[in-house]
Amino acid sequence: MRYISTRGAAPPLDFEQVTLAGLAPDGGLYLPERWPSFSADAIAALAGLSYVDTAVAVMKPFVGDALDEDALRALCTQAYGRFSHAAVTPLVQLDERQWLLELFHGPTLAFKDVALQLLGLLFERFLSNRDTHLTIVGATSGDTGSAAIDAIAGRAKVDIFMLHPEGRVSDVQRRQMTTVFAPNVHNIAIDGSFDDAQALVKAMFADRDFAGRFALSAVNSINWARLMAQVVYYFYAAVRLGAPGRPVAFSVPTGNFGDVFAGYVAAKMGLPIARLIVATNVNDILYRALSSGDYSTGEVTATATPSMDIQVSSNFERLLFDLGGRDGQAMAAQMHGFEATKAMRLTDGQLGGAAGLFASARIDADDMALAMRWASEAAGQVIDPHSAVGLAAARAADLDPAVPLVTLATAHSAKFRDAVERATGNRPALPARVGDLFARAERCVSLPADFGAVTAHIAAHATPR
Ligand SMILES: Cc1ncc(COP(=O)(O)O)c(C=O)c1O
Ligand SMILES: N[C@@H](CCOP(=O)(O)O)C(=O)O
Repeated sequence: MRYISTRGAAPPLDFEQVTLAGLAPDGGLYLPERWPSFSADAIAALAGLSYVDTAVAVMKPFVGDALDEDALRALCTQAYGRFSHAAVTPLVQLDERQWLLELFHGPTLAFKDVALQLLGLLFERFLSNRDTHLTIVGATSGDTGSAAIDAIAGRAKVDIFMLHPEGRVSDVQRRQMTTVFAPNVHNIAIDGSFDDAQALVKAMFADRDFAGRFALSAVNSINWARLMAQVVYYFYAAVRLGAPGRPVAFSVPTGNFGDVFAGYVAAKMGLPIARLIVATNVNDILYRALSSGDYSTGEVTATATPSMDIQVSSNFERLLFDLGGRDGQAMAAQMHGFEATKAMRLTDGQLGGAAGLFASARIDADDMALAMRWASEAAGQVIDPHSAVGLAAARAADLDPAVPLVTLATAHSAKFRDAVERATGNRPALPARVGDLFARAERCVSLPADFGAVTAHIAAHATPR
């Protein structure tokens, strides 16, 4: 399998290269040059398989000959062996047609672990035969950072520099990052928003001298391997609910559009997905884009769902590229226009193409709290605010009642204890597996959201390639 850039001007890469790469040198995002296709029989054959075996079957076409099947299985077994639930991503029934897909049983209590536990092992494996030292630069609104740090801490030949918006992540999220004292882990709190942090990371990749000198790599969902690993749980859940014989719909709390793009990939591979509901909070650029074609940024509002307080959704570019006929030149022009004006209109082809599969909903704080209370009172489930945004959108959706509707539960409620307590009156306890988080010392530097300041800090602490 070869990977091409959404902006058409970067050389194609194989799976190993794309895993180590990050952003393409033309500023685009990599994706497979064609979607693998699973027949109804191939999907039916996934019934009854373990999570690891499903992962191997679904990811094999993307990995190609970068790893043989036994090696891929060994990495998946190791990655998913760290999850606290035997099913890895269990389904929990809420009522006669609604389900939660619990994606938070990994070491840092959020769906990011599903991909990042595997990505950490892929980095280690691919670096073992190379004479290269990687410098990972990442931006986080809380969950990617903690999951990536857990996956990378202590590994050889790699440093990680993680930028988070100071004061805009929960206490648990911050401590999951800043209490890790492995020498290859570097936390930077920036004076700005997640969008500012993400823009700094993209600017570092765009600086070809800096990117080359430190062999920059990515753990954000700009890294294709992140999305590939997330495709697996759409198959795993849908097959358990009757696919390929019965279509299934998913509601996805969305920020950077990575998780829901993985659902789109599953649909392109042949999984019968009736609908993908893109659930946003009041930072609703994706809702506006999908409902009216208006992709224009505004001020970011801080909410009880900080991981979705995003305006510029990286992976939306992948969708627009695919829906727009995979024209790299046109995509580059559209994105350069957006980068200059912070606004763009989707083409009729992009908007019409999205309408076939996607629906969208904008969920405010009241609807989110209501969904959290409903889950607790009617279904006995304590859910986190992000999952509640997804559930509120699912409950409002106008869909065939015969279609099972799955909300992705993206984080454990204990990561957002204050918001859960405010909505439900109950303060979730921290699971034992996160240990003595509040007794540990923290290590983090604070910097302005300034390219020169951040790159100077990284250059002073990173190992050149
Ligand atoms: C808990 C949680 N829910 C939802 C999201 C949004 O996911 P995505 O950025 O893939 O759209 C995030 C952040 O990525 C998150 O951490
Ligand atoms: N909400 C995210 C933002 C970064 O998203 P990513 O999926 O591109 O890594 C977070 O938890 O940091």
